[in-house]
Amino acid sequence: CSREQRALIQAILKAYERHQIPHDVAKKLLHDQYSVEENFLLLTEMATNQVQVLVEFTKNIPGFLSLDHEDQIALLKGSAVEAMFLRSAQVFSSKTPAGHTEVLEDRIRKSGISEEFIIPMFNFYKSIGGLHMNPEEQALLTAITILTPDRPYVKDQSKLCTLHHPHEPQYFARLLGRLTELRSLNHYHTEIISSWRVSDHKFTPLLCEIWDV
Ligand SMILES: Nc1ccc(C(=O)O[C@H]2C[C@H]3CC[C@@H]2C3)cc1
Repeated sequence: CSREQRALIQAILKAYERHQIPHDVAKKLLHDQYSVEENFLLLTEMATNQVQVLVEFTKNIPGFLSLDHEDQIALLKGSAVEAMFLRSAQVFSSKTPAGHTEVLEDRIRKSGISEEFIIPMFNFYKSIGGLHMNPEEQALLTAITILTPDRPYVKDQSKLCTLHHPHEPQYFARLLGRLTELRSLNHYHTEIISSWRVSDHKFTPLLCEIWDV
């Protein structure tokens, strides 16, 4: 791993660690009401916050802001769902304060999302947790997800990122394999969103903009 690659990884790690879920959202998880409606509102707040965190993280990925502006938007819109599922999977498998994970899981399960989407979602969370990624790997995998050039409407599909994993050459293939699993969640998410929209659930302007709803 060369000096400049190490510097790049450090820059991405710093950007990743700078933005965490604010405490007030985490606190609400534990103290707010527990109805399906309240759970949905909490998820809305969490998802809105996660998109804000995603935009801030992405802007701090070296080189991102020098990309064509339309491509920057295309990359963000194309990766927002995957980056959010990846981040929530990482939150689930990280050492969040005891009890938060169970409460969050329970609220997600009781927020109007149908069981057929809950199952693959939590399978993904478990499969990410099982990788025991360190913060550098989490940050890099998120950056790779965002910088994946084969998003719709991205113009210059040049290679955007390389990754090193010294002692386990097949590890990188495993990480990329998770990205394939992650992509399958896009479909479920579209279904989740439309079922909420059909039953007249309110979204925030940011979520409407990032998902064209
Ligand atoms: N009004 C909305 C509320 C939540 C979401 C969302 O994507 O929630 C994410 C959090 C976890 C549960 C579904 C996904 C993963 C979208 C619109």
